[in-house]
Amino acid sequence: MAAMLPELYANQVEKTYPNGTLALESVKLGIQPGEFVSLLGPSGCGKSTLLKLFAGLEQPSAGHIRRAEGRKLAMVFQEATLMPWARVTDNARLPLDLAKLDRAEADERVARALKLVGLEKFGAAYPRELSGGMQMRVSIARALATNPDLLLMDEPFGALDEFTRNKLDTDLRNLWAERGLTVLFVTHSIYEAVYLSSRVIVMAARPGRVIADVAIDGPDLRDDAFRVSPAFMRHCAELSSLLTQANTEHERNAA
Ligand SMILES: Nc1ncnc2c1ncn2[C@@H]1O[C@H](COP(=O)(O)OP(=O)(O)OP(=O)(O)O)[C@@H](O)[C@H]1O
Repeated sequence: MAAMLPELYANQVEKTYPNGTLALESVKLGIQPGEFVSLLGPSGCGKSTLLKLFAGLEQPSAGHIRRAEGRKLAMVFQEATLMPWARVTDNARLPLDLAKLDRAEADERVARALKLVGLEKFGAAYPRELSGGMQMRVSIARALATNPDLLLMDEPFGALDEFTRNKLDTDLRNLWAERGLTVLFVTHSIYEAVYLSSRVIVMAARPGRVIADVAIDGPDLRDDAFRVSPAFMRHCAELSSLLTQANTEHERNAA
């Protein structure tokens, strides 16, 4: 059988911003179709920068970024970025309107996407009538309505309370399992990374770089039982120790 081409690929990628900040150094990473991969690391280690490079929103200063051809990408940001004056359905239909998709087909896709995120009864609501978690769901529905193969998510649940975040993590994980999506997810929460991912890429700061690539041993369908399982605890301890080690080394070198 031929080897699968990676969905996303970074080779010796470096990113220096115009003000001279070296945000990423020597990043080499391949992500296969259907994987759920998290980028985990402290603030400033270049997680968002790497996501933006994969999305084509930034260009590398050195090295190469490659995305598999013919695959559709959607991005979800930390803020829900909804239009406050527009109803939920109109918000979720925006990218389809911009792409001038036939209205009947667009409405059908939006209805399906809202159902997938559990908001089928809220199509006529305005964003201000929804909780923060529900607004994030609209943002995810807006991305799903474009029928993406690849979802890039930049700390989408970072601003939510822990209970809502756990619930959305579970829903996202189930959605991924049902839809066969490839997901690249940015977080600085060890628990969230372990719960969601098939693989966690651990990053360190100054300069931003990849320090470990950890496969997560867990069931396909995950629920709260996984959060208290020995495998979950073991992975959390392992990732925590990798992050501490990287920061201690940095402090020692800086001293
Ligand atoms: N547009 C920019 N211009 C200059 N420096 C930038 C720019 N964007 C990011 N940086 C710097 O690059 C480094 C990496 O930033 P990035 O936002 O990718 O990190 P992050 O790991 O996503 O952080 P956080 O978790 O806080 O969002 C930081 O030092 C940041 O200050």
